Parts: sequence; C-alpha cells; structure tokens
Amino acid sequence: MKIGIVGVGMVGSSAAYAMALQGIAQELVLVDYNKELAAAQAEDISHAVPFVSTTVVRAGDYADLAGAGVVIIAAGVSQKPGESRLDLLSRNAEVFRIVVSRILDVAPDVILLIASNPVDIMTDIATRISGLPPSRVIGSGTILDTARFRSLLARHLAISPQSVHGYVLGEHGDSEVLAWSCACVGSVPLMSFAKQIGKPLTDAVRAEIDDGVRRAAARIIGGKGSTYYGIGAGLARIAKAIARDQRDILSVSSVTEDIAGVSKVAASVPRVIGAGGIMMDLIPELNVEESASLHHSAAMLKALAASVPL
Ligand SMILES: NC(=O)C1=CN([C@@H]2O[C@H](COP(=O)(O)OP(=O)(O)OC[C@H]3O[C@@H](n4cnc5c(N)ncnc54)[C@H](O)[C@@H]3O)[C@@H](O)[C@H]2O)C=CC1
Ligand SMILES: CC(=O)C(=O)O
Repeated sequence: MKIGIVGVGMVGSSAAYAMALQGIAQELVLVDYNKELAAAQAEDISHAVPFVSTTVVRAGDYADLAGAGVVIIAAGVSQKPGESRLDLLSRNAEVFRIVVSRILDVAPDVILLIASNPVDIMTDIATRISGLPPSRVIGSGTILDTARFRSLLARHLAISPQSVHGYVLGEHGDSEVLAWSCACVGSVPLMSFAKQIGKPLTDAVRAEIDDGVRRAAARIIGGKGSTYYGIGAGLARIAKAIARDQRDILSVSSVTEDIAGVSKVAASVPRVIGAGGIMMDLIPELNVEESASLHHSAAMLKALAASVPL
C-alpha cells in the first residue's frame, strides 16, 4: 500500500520512521508545506530502511498522493508549554480547510488518519470537509492515552502491557475517561487480578495512574517541547491494521451515531480496524460514574465541534 503523510514535523516524521522500520507500506510519500523539511526527513528515514525493510520513502507534492490507501494528517501547530490541545483549534481548522480538499482531489477513496490536535474536533472537521463516510476518517483519538494507561498498569502489576486490556474513552484531552471497571488482565477483571497478586489498586494508586495518563503530554512538553514517539508508534499501529486488514481492536476517534447518549460526535471508543477503516464500534459496559464522565466528555466535544464553521 502507498501511505502518505501530510505534515512531517515531529509527529509525522515519527510515524513515517515507525512505519518504515516495520515495512508497513510499500511506499511512503512525505508532504509538507516546508518542502526542504519533507525532503530532508525522507532522505534521513530512507537511510534506516536498508537495515530492516524495503519501503520506498520519498518526499512529494499532493499529486504524489494519488493511489494512496491511507493519508495521515499531522500538519499544523502543536502545543507550547501551558497551552491545551483545545487552544490549537482555530489555527489547525484553517490548515485542514486547505489540506483535506487537496488530498481528496487526488485520492478520493483514501482513508484519512488524523493526528493534529485537538484530534477529535479535527476528525469531525475532516469528516465534514471530505464528505467521506465516518468509517474512513479515523482520528488517533485515545490510542496514545490507552497505551499510557496500559503501560502504567503493567508497571504496577509487573506484567507485559500487551496482556493488559484496558481503554481510555472520550476526548483525547482533559475530559478523557479511564475505563477501570471493564479493564482485564488476560481474562481476569483488573481489580480482582491486582488483589490476587498482592498489588491492589488502592485509591492512591489509581489517582497516581490517572494523573500519569491525563497529564503525560503536559509533563513531556514541559521537559522536551513536544511528544512524538508514542503517537508515531500509535499511528503506525492503526496504519498496519488497515494495510494488513488485521481487524484489530484499537481505541480511536470517529464521528459516531451515539456515545453515552450524545449523537453524531467524534470521540474514542474501542473499534475494529481493518482494510476498509472502521468495521465496528464496541461500546464498553461502564459503571454509572464512568458513563456520566463519558457523557460529559462527548457532550463537550459535540458542542465545540458545532461551533467551528467550515
Ligand atoms: N493525536 C495525538 O495523540 C498527538 C497529536 N499531536 C499533534 O500533532 C500535530 C503536529 O505536531 P508536531 O509534529 O509536533 O508539530 P511540528 O510543528 O513539528 O510539525 C507540524 C508540521 O506541519 C507542517 N504544516 C503546517 N501547515 C501545513 C500545511 N498547510 N500543509 C502542509 N504542512 C503544513 C509544518 O511545516 C510542520 O512541519 C499538532 O497538532 C500536535 O498537537 C502531537 C502529539 C500527539
Ligand atoms: C500532545 C498530545 O496530544 C499528547 O501527547 O497526548
């Protein structure tokens, strides 16, 4: 599959690097407003390829995206220390008004994979501008928050993060919901597993993990300016599920008929991802408190998305 990336700063280039290392695409086309940057990123990443895969990595223009099965959009501005994801909305909406149409002109049957923040609102905007069905406009959503949640739980329990099945739902942002009540380790409910092995998830431990997930971006941005390796790997994971028709369950954002009583809202729940994009939504069974938090998160996103004119 040919995969395009528009916006190859820190996030776009990290996704390209992760995909090149895994040989997910036959061809990666890197497009950026800054053509020198795109050329330099393509040249640098292509030097990693002989060690591991056969992916052709090149810089290009929009015309070179013709025939792409997936185009990742990571163009726009990112947060500065102290800024929230929502502070980026008007600037990135302006970028999307240009970028989405240019991609669709040459690749009308593409699957769009959105990374730019605020990612849920940008997914809603890309869906409206493109006219594509929601199954073909996928926001990375909480894929990164879910990875952070699994990683911190795995560290507490001293087991592999890949054996922890838990999800973060709703907004990729401050109102996100850690779905504790339906998380499992292997086939055992999380809370029961933690007690069995003598590492109970007390209120204090849960509060620490919640903070570790919810405030990860702010901490990393404070320390090194931006986050990119985690999301780069997450975008590669979604692209792989599509390119290889893997039908993996991943928490991603998409305009959804109903999330916790809120209609037609872009927010994250676990979904089955395969060759056609989103094949199925899986709405988890939550407790009363989590359901109310998910409703609040989805309602906030819906109101904000409605406030952005096209
Ligand atoms: N979804 C997620 O979990 C995450 C999302 N992000 C978001 O990803 C986005 C990119 O972040 P970074 O790569 O760190 O920023 P960056 O500033 O390093 O890269 C952005 C790139 O977009 C390009 N660009 C800007 N306008 C363009 C246009 N009209 N057409 C083509 N290219 C254009 C710039 O030239 C630049 O190379 C931000 O919105 C950031 O908040 C960042 C981390 C995680
Ligand atoms: C920046 C951002 O969205 C994150 O790292 O979660």
